Amino acid sequence: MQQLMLFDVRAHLLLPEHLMTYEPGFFSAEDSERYLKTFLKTVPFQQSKVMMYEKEVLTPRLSAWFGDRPIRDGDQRPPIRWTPELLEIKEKVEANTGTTFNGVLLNYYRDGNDSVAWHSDKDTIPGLKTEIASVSFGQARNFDFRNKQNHKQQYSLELGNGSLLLMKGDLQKFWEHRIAKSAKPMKARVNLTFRKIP
Ligand SMILES: O=C(O)CCC(=O)C(=O)O
Ligand SMILES: [Fe+2]
Repeated sequence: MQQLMLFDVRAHLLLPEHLMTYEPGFFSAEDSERYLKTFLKTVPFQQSKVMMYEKEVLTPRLSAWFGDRPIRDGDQRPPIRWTPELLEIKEKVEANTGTTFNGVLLNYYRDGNDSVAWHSDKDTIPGLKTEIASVSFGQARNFDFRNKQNHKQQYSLELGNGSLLLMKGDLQKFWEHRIAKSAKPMKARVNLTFRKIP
């Protein structure tokens, strides 16, 4: 598998800026640790079931959806009410990105065995470019993305503790992303994706 890191000679990350921007250390190490601890203690994380090859399987991670409405039509889980911490984070992310969000999906990866398979995020408002802000706390994990038309065009970006990644433009349309399992020992990570549900 071809896996390219997007670094230039000055060790700066090279990202297609019209598709994503990355800010490491957007939250301080202190704040990040406080948020991670709070979420692990208080969020009612659940392992949801999805249909795969006509079988019901448990997703290899835990998740919880907070916001003003269900994440998608027909989703059985009622949205959980915003907490003070999530509102605090949302405000900071909105000020930085100039975008407003009405929901946030929390994914909890307990260790290197937890993952999310190749997918693109489908909560697109027709005719509008999807903007999703992704905040990570805890264990750094590789975020892989690949071109839907050409899977050899694949890149990887490490999402560190307290980082902010803004996914935008045609990223969801033409690219898929995943968090792969890892054979290395991995501690807990909680990722927040702020979304705008139509
Ligand atoms: O954990 C991550 O960084 C990505 C999560 C993700 O892709 C999703 O929730 O749709
Ligand atoms: Fe996603």
